[in-house]
Amino acid sequence: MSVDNDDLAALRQRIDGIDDQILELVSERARLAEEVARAKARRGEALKVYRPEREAEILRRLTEHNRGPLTREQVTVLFREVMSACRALQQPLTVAFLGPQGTFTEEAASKHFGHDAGMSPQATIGGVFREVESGAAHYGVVPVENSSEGVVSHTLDRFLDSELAIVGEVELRIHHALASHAGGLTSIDRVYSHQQGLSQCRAWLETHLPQAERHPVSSTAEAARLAALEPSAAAIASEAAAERYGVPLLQERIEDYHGNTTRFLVLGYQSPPPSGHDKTSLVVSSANRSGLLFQLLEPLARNGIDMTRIESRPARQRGVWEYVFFIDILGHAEDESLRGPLAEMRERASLFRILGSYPRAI
Ligand SMILES: C=C(O[C@@H]1C=C(C(=O)O)C=C[C@H]1O)C(=O)O
Repeated sequence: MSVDNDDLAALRQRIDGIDDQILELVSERARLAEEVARAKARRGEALKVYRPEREAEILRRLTEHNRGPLTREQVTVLFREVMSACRALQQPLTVAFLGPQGTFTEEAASKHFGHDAGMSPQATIGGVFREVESGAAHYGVVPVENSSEGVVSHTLDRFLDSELAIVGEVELRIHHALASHAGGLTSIDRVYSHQQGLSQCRAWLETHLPQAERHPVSSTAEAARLAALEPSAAAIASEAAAERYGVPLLQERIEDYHGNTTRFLVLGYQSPPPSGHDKTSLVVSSANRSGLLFQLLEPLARNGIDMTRIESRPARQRGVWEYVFFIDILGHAEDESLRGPLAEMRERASLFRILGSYPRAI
């Protein structure tokens, strides 16, 4: 054996030793998680196996302690999977998501809950809400806004007649690929995608596929499924969806904006306590008079509360030209700094509901 091979063998032996130690430690961690489950059951908290604030706290601490060479993202992925496995020992969770399999929402759900959660694809956003409302799923994941295309209004509207709370948020970088059996761009006569996918690649399509018809369909995964059946069609979808349906990639990363990110909400029946880095989502409305919005928001401005988003939507059942406002602010509703301003807002509003306080996306 050469000297090089000796070196390699010695290094691999050390890696084997470390893997044995990691296994030992991970097993010990899993046994402790089982003990936590028993402690929760004794305190009557058996239903709250998943604790978003605790998981967020663990991930924040570990990413702060991380000295490399692994990146923050890699450390987060590793430990999310460790926690996913530990959680599944306590109770297997079912997570409904906007399907079918291969959607970006599935990717977001797996990113958040890890691969040891049972994933239940639903055909519509309403279907995800219904699965959680009926108890068929413990949690749900739906898209709520995209950095270049704005709000997913159906998700916001659905909160107006649901008791569900927001228990978490997930941010996912969205990379779109063009997939087709056509062999080249010039043979493509139609492009399938979700409306959001078509919009997020609008400039690219105008430059590279001006001749092709755009066909919005129910999801990017459905687009990949259709493109698998029609040789002159293409799909704008994730690489994972293209692979799942066996459609070759013609071009990767065709999104118009480099930082293209979608934010998803985790739905459930739970109010996570403060984690230290939280966000609160509200829906508010008031009689339609001048200065309405200013009056509703004034307590936030006066107290220096950061507002990260505001959307207005028609109030529907409340009357024509009446609006409700969906507002996200930094902090937890139980934080001392938020209690006063929120109470003032509540007094000024005819509709005031906290949709949830939850750990900010990691
Ligand atoms: C172990 C617990 O239960 C779950 C699993 C966690 C983990 O593996 O660290 C953390 C939070 C919970 O989602 C806990 O609540 O501490």
